[in-house]
Amino acid sequence: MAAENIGSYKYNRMEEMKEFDESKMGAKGLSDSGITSIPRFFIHSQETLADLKPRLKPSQKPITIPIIDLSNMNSSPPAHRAQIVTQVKEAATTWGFFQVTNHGVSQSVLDSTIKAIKSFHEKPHETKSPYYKRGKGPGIRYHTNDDLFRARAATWHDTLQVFIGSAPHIEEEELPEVCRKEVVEWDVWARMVAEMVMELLSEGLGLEAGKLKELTLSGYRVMLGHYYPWCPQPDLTLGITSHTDNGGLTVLLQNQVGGLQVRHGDDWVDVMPVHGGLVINIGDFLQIVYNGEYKSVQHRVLANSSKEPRISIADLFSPSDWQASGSHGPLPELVSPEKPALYRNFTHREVLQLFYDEGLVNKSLVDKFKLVS
Ligand SMILES: O=C(O)CCC(=O)C(=O)O
Ligand SMILES: [Fe+2]
Repeated sequence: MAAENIGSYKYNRMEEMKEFDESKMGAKGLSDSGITSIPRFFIHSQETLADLKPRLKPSQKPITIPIIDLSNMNSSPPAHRAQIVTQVKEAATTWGFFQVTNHGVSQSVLDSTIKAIKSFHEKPHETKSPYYKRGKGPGIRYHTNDDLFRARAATWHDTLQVFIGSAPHIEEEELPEVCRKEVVEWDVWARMVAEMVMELLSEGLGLEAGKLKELTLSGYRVMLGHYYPWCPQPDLTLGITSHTDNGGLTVLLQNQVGGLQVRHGDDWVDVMPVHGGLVINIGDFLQIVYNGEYKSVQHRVLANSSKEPRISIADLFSPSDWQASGSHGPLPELVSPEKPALYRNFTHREVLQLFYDEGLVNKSLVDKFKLVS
């Protein structure tokens, strides 16, 4: 009897998910349909849901990730740059996350990028559905949850993914017309910011500023244009489940609707949207390359309880030879008898195996390639 119940539940769940996926309506379509309760495959475990409650007592002062002002980074005396390097190092060591302001990207570029991604998601079904697909590798696609059929529960957001291979530019005409110009422009700006931050991170460890450029860490990029629609039951699901980013560096542009939270000790800390700010975080790959000096930290997004949609654009930067057969591991400059390598070398093939065979959920490269001492 119990087994039958479990069996029929599993069967229905899969059927329901398939039906939802095939409808290509996305989480936004569900939200717009006027439902008052979410489909059960979006409902997370009791354990996950219990962890959504804030642990900070109301009397405690809210804390947030460091905000680093990059103005006059190069025009002021070198001591000013050194100060910025110290702040970046401190933030990447203790938080793995920080926001940068006065990074050289104008407010109008930030605003038009957010607007363009919002417009794509708010286009009618006929415009979006040709892009609704799942798959691997380079390409452009839109869907709800990359790993819908593998995850324990779905999450309340839709994403427009643009994979940009090692090629110097995107196939522009493949992009949805509504955001084509902005996606291409944003790619250039985000890359500029990523390279600037990579220089600061390298300098923080006494490496040459260009060390990671040498590794062409921004040669393989993925842009994730997320849309978190209003959720009628935000206490039962999430926007994105807790994860670490597996690549090198992530540059995240968000609108003013919060929801991103970062793990800090035993707490989940809100990342308050800062006008004109960009969120930067260290991915697993960079933690390994920097031999554990900088941290790749768990983060998640709460389901959106406001009527205003949350828009975020995450650009994930990885090495251009990510696809090649080369082996990766801690930089030799950072390994010494006092600081032995914490991770073993690995190949791209091993990483692919992790993602596509075992699924992305709860898989961290850092744990996988850690050397036991
Ligand atoms: O929407 C956000 O703020 C976070 C997105 C994110 O964590 C990701 O795309 O990896
Ligand atoms: Fe992330």
